[in-house]
Amino acid sequence: MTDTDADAAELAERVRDGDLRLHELEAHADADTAAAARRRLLETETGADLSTSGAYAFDAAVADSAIENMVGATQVPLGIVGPIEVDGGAVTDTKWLPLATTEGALLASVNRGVSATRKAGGATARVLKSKMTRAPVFKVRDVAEAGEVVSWVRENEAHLREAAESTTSHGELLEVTPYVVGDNVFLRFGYDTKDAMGMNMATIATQEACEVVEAETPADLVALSGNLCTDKKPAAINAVEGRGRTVSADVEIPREVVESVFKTTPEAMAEANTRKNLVGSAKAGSLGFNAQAANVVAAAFLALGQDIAQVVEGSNAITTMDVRDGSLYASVTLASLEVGTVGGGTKLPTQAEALDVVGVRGGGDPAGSNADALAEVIAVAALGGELSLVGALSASHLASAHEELGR
Ligand SMILES: CC(C)(COP(=O)([O-])OP(=O)([O-])OC[C@H]1O[C@@H](n2cnc3c(N)ncnc32)[C@H](O)[C@@H]1OP(=O)([O-])[O-])[C@@H](O)C(=O)NCCC(=O)NCCSC(=O)C[C@@](C)(O)CC(=O)[O-]
Ligand SMILES: NC(=O)C1=CN([C@@H]2O[C@H](COP(=O)(O)OP(=O)(O)OC[C@H]3O[C@@H](n4cnc5c(N)ncnc54)[C@H](OP(=O)(O)O)[C@@H]3O)[C@@H](O)[C@H]2O)C=CC1
Repeated sequence: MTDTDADAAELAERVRDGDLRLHELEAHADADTAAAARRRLLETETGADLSTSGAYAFDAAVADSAIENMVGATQVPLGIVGPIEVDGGAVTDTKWLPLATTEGALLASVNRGVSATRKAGGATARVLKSKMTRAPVFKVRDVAEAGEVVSWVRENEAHLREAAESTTSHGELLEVTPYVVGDNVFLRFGYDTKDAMGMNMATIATQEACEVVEAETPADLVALSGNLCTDKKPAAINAVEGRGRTVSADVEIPREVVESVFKTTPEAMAEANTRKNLVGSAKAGSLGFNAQAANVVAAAFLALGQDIAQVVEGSNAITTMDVRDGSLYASVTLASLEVGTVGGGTKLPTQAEALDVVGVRGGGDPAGSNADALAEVIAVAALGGELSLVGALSASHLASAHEELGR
């Protein structure tokens, strides 16, 4: 038995005896030993073998700000799509995009779509808006008082900006939009968070601004997040107003490329897109008017250290396809793609390596340009996924593809 094993065994024993709590082991040992102790305990309690979960390749201490009660690491297969040709606002060269998933056929699909955009001379992508939001809810006496608070906020945005920006050297408060529902006042704060996804930054800054609102108006803060933000829930406000990056990508693919890569025609793909992604989604009451944007966003978020729960709004996308002079025009617009290249999970080792593959790890020059570039690359990959799946549906290849690659 190694010293680490002995220490882990002793820690596990002390937890079992009620001498230590499971979540405070890092105060008594290094992070790897603490995780080993939890695995021991869990293996005894459940009979599960955690040897693979415990075979991770980084120092557990680097995950300290990413997880509590750590026992190991979940290993998800990582693949690559590309090269991706992007004419971007922030991207200036050819890119590769790492994707992590357990869905067979997904990377093949995205890779096929990306290869078609490459054969068409590349896709164009632009970040159209960048704004992370936090919307606290305040309680007031009645609608008259709500009106007073709204007027005060409109006249004192500079005061709120000063308070909010005192907590960050990168964040900038862009706007505060009030919404009133009876005796509830919501203030939707929108920030330019540069290369950070920005949820911690926006939350900390908004707390400071709320203290000013409470000091200067009759409003009482009830909750720092009042759900009008809206974080990690499907919401029309994100689809309409945007959240994080609003990013769009498009391409015009010559008929012969459509026919050789997708084994179908521009007309069949445009029709399938209209009937499926537009009419079908409308009939379903869907917020997503796309085929599989969530697949690309989730796989990119996992690989690149993004907050995976934000796939909810990250996949809020509309896909269009038309025939133009015999070619296929296709676009995808992601209304609320929340991405960062600093902070959060981006500092974990495998995720940082993946960001290096895209060439966007850390702060950009100018600040914000790395996160813009990441958003543009993900948008072009999402466009690839849309093209490939709509192509496969048009050619009746979806079921056979998954029989072959996904089982
Ligand atoms: C599977 C394919 C791509 C085959 O498509 P194919 O046309 O038979 O492939 P191919 O062998 O002719 O190769 C064409 C290109 O595809 C790529 N490619 C091809 N194979 C690979 C591979 N193994 N690994 C990496 N890349 C691959 C590669 O770029 C290749 O070009 P090359 O490099 O050879 O010049 C196609 O049938 C396809 O895309 N099908 C659609 C599958 C799909 O999109 N699945 C996504 C998940 S579906 C889902 O989760 C959501 C859903 C469906 O429920 C949503 C909804 O309701 O719509
Ligand atoms: N608090 C909450 O309510 C929620 C938190 N989260 C979590 O928040 C985390 C992400 O928050 P986020 O604020 O992005 O990250 P961090 O909290 O990790 O903060 C990132 C910090 O990096 C600094 N920074 C350095 N260089 C740059 C640059 N070029 N551009 C921008 N900032 C830079 C900034 O410091 P400075 O501000 O001093 O300039 C910024 O505040 C994730 O872990 C996510 O899971 C998710 C949802 C809700």
